[in-house]
Amino acid sequence: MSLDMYPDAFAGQAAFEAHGLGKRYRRGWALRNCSLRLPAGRICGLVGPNGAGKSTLLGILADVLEPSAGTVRVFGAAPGSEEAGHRTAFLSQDKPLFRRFTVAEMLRLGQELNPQWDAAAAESIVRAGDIPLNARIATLSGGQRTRVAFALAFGRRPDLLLLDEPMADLDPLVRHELMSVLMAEVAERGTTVLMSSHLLADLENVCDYLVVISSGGVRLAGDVDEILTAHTLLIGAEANAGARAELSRHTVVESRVGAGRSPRSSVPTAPSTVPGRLRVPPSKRSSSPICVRRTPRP
Ligand SMILES: Nc1ncnc2c1ncn2[C@@H]1O[C@H](COP(=O)(O)OP(=O)(O)OP(=O)(O)O)[C@@H](O)[C@H]1O
Repeated sequence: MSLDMYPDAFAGQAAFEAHGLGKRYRRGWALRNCSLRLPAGRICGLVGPNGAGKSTLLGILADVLEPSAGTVRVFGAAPGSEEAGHRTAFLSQDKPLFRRFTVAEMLRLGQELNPQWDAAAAESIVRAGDIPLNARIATLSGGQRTRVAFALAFGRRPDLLLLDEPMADLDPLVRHELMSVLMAEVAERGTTVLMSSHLLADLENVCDYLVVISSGGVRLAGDVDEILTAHTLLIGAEANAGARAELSRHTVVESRVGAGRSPRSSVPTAPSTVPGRLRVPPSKRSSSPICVRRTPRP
């Protein structure tokens, strides 16, 4: 899905723009000096290892967390403003729902709190999972609760949908179904989606934009096609001098070593976020997966 499909609605617009954004907890910085712009209308995967700062970034955009440094604008407005609040929906990892409410009561609450509520969209997501509307939230399985939380986020008809690990507790069929709902929503309304996930296969199929963060910093951000063209994943045995010399002409984004070996590099981004694989001849193999930014052609 690309911005080209919505030339009039979103041309040139940023869904959000962050400059020098930082969040400091007592133990230290969770997010630091983060500058990032997500064009409107994109489905963006947010990836990185545990503790990288993904939830922190999403929380700041959703106005659940206060940044300690820098600035951020959501569709040009401060995250805490009425304008940004109306246009943003956030599905957090803990999927906060009222346990004593029935599903119908949760949906009614969504309707009362949101002027642009789409009852039909929300109910259809719940019904597709065969969840009785009179069931209490406390009696639902984890996956069923996720579905209800999804319905509440969709029912708001947001322009920016922030999803923190939305698929983690769903079975593959339900993941596929909700991804299809997501894609249909984006196709119909041009909704911008920022979605953190460790399920890279899910992201690979739907995202057209990618942000990789680790240790609180943005390592890589951009159009998936451009990233794939500019990067290669090498996997092989120990590198010899010739291979190392060849690699030195490129920027190594990350390298990892198999069990029992000491790491050659400690930049902890996920290599499979850059899935272009290159087979290297045995003489040039390295001991670790290496993600390489190709040297630009002259
Ligand atoms: N409320 C908090 N108080 C103190 N430290 C926190 C708090 N929330 C997060 N952190 C720390 O901030 C860092 C980033 O956490 P965050 O939850 O943003 O990472 P994440 O990329 O979402 O991780 P995961 O993939 O495990 O969900 C971590 O080191 C975490 O321990």
